Amino acid sequence: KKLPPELRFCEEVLMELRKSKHFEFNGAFLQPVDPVALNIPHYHKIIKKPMDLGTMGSKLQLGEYTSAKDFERDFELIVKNCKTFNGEDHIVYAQALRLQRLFSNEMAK
Ligand SMILES: Cc1ccc(Nc2c(-c3ccc(O)cc3)nc3c(C)cccn23)cc1
Repeated sequence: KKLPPELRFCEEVLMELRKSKHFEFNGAFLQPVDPVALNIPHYHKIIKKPMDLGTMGSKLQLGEYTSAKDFERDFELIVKNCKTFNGEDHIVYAQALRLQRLFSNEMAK
């Protein structure tokens, strides 16, 4: 199913964020946080609305976003969850901030 232009642009932004050339800071956000793998069984007690770049890609393809704003809200959720769970001093939150800067730059193109 063809996406409207606004969401096709979002698809391009997502493709860029997921590129392996950004491996230094996108790795933790490519797929849903795995509480078992990371040994953080309490994760879903703290984070009620998990989000990740993979899920955003699926939602895009399934037509679950109605606008770029909708898409942006889910990205902000990734960063907010990361800050809430990891805290501001954690290296993974620093990675989230680098991802957010890349996101903002790509969305502004
Ligand atoms: C004991 C402990 C403490 C912190 C973490 N954070 C963390 C997260 C994470 C990302 C987003 C998010 O909303 C929550 C957590 N992803 C990782 C990865 C990929 C490697 C190492 C740590 N990571 C893991 C285990």
